Amino acid sequence: MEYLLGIDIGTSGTKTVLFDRDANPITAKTFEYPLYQEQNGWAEQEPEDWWNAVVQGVQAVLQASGVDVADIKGIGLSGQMHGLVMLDENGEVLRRSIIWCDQRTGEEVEDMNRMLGAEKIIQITANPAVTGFTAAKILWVKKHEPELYAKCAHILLPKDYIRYKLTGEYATEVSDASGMQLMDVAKRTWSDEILEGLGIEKRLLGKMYESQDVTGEVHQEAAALTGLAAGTIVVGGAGDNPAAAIGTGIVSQGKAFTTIGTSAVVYAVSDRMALDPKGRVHTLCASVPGKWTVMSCTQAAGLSLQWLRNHVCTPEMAEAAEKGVDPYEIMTAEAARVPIGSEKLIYLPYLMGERSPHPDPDCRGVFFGLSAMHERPHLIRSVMEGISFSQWECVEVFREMGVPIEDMMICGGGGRSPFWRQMLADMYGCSVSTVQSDQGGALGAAILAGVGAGIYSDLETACDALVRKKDSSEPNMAANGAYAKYFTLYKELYRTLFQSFKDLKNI
Ligand SMILES: Nc1ncnc2c1ncn2[C@@H]1O[C@H](COP(=O)(O)OP(=O)(O)O)[C@@H](O)[C@H]1O
Ligand SMILES: O=C(CO)[C@@H](O)[C@H](O)COP(=O)(O)O
Repeated sequence: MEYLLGIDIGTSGTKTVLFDRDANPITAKTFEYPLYQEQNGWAEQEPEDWWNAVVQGVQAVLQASGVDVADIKGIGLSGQMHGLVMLDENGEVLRRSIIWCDQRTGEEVEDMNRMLGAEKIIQITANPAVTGFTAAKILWVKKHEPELYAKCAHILLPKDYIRYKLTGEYATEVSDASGMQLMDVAKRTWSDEILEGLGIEKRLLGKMYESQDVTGEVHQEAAALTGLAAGTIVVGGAGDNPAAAIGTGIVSQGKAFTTIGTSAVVYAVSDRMALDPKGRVHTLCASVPGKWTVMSCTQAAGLSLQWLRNHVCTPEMAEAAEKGVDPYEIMTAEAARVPIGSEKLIYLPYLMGERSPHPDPDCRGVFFGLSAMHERPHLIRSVMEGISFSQWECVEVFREMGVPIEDMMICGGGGRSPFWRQMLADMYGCSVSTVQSDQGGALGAAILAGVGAGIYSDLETACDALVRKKDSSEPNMAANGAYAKYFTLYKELYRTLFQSFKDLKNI
């Protein structure tokens, strides 16, 4: 039997999944790690935590499955996008990674526009300068930690750091690297013009591959540590969203998915490179050769619900966890008891500033309309509705850009909830479907490994054969109308509060 390994370095934890060649998951293990938020709007993680979670995950999967490691034909990596990992000349980590949802780089975004011109940045990188992308983070370290920057010999993305630890190669691939804002996205290569304009040396960056290409082999030291066979191939893999796209079969135009993880993303594949000059959504290389993607990102989606779980629902959640019950199931059941609109309570999900459709590092979360009659279920439902309104607002941008969405799939932790899937179907006004495997990014990474290993001929054929729809939620247009009244107000609230968010920041 042949097997493939998918490793997904998420924000809350790393999931390692062993699949057989028919994409059936054999064993899956997740190991979690902390997020450090030393200042309001900052977010960092320890690259060594990711590596330890990978080592533990691989060891646990190999032990539980008992497979012969020689039968594992390839490894695919998927991971949280945009995070900055800096290594010295010996490959040692220089500082904690500044991750995707960090919002400290407002000034650096202005610097980028001054250094290169906003038009040129859009023309080459396919996106206006964004706080969340890696380029602004690099400039921040250069400005604020110059001694440390001087020691930097390698700049990598989170999953590419794991590649380095497994294979010793400094490499990346187009889907994740296009979220660094250092690429010519149309040509799928590093852009000399952007790098020179920003003063970032090309020698610091990894070698560029397509997602399905073989980038190296597991070396002896990593093999001894993990239990893998030395020589096992590691393919490019993909950012977690482009990898989830493969895992949910989103490989051709017209198909799209919504994922609700720590962040939430709406992601559509396109044959042409569609841009939004206002930067409300991102344009990146897809992990399918010759295709691009339009993708939105709500920074604090599942994170908002997690925040509510940790700080508002605490005693019940601890009790649930002790009984082995998923706390989110208790929360969503409570939310379902409240009518649409949460009895006039609207939540804006800007706990970590926002990217889509408002590229704004300074906005923050809001409960609007809070009344003494509201109870915890209202808070939970309004958080879920606010996150969903944000997805709906992004889908409106996709439609405005002429990006077709004929089929909407769903994945991520939030996608496990039938109640949440129905809410999204009602808002979008189209069906929202799950796929049989809920392994998203890990499955996509494993399929990419299968193409690299020659087990599958190409991604489209592999997805046609391996990815199957499971449950579909059909839209209820009466519910759509009821949500629409709140949605109009939800959209107005950002505009109304825009200046107040800036004033709050400046106190
Ligand atoms: N059963 C559930 N119902 C609703 N939401 C859930 C459920 N399980 C997880 N979630 C949400 O999904 C988030 C985690 O999603 P996941 O895709 O595992 O995260 P990541 O890839 O960002 O680490 C949680 O923060 C929570 O908000
Ligand atoms: O920044 C983005 C996409 O642009 C995020 O989607 C990250 O890629 C992290 O994702 P999750 O941990 O929420 O899956």
